[in-house]
Amino acid sequence: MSSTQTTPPPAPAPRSAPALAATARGLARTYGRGDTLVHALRGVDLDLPAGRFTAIMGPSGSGKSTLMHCLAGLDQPTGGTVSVAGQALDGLSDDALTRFRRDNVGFVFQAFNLLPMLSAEQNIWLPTELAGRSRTDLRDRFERIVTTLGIADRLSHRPAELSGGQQQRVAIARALVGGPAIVFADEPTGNLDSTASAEVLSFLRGSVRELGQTVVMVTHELEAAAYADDVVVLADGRITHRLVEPTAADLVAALNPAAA
Ligand SMILES: Nc1ncnc2c1ncn2[C@@H]1O[C@H](COP(=O)(O)OP(=O)(O)OP(=O)(O)O)[C@@H](O)[C@H]1O
Repeated sequence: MSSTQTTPPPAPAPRSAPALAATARGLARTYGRGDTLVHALRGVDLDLPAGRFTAIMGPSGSGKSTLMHCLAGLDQPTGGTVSVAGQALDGLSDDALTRFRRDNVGFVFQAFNLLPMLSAEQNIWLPTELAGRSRTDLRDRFERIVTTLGIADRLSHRPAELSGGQQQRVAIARALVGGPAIVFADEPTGNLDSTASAEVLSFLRGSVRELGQTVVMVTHELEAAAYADDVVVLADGRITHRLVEPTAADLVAALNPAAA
């Protein structure tokens, strides 16, 4: 008599929630008072998963910059909480907040914000130098980033000797070199032509795919948002849509609800 041994089916693997790079709960920000009171954010709840490229979109005045500035610890919310890399930002002193940003957050701005008297390489190292980190530990990452960004042969140039696209690539290298928990990019392609924009957006997306970076980008442009994994749409200080890997049609419908 033969006996058949049956193996019990494997237990389902526990499903762990994705790690969060940043969260906001009940986030509110008003400006002014009385007749001039503006509700820039009216109670925003948001989870930004780590290792994703998220775009924040919405009409002018909808609160995109305010949301990014509150998430990045650059602006003080008037209500609610923000946590970045597991650290609650409310209650941190200005000094502690500055240190926290220096150690955990990278920034890419529309206007590049490079220091004109420093070379590209000096600009890239500046934030990690201010944070007192050793170049030796970061050298491999630095080499990989400047090679990927195609600026390895431009490192001794000053910003004025570089094109807009090259300056933005230097700014991206500066944001990435310390391996921050999150990179905030505020209209990073606003000053670039379409070719340079496509390059910059590809590099930002590549940093997510290849370096596991978390990137959050404010943009007006559908073409730019198409590079993101997720899109958050704001209107009048509230989130109206959270789209995961949206199609172009999903995005257009979310941005123009009346036309959907
Ligand atoms: N420092 C400030 N003082 C007063 N009002 C402000 C301030 N900053 C923003 N606001 C107001 O808050 C609202 C949201 O502004 P915010 O800049 O966040 O919008 P946005 O979506 O980024 O706009 P845009 O796309 O035009 O940059 C607007 O009504 C704006 O006028």
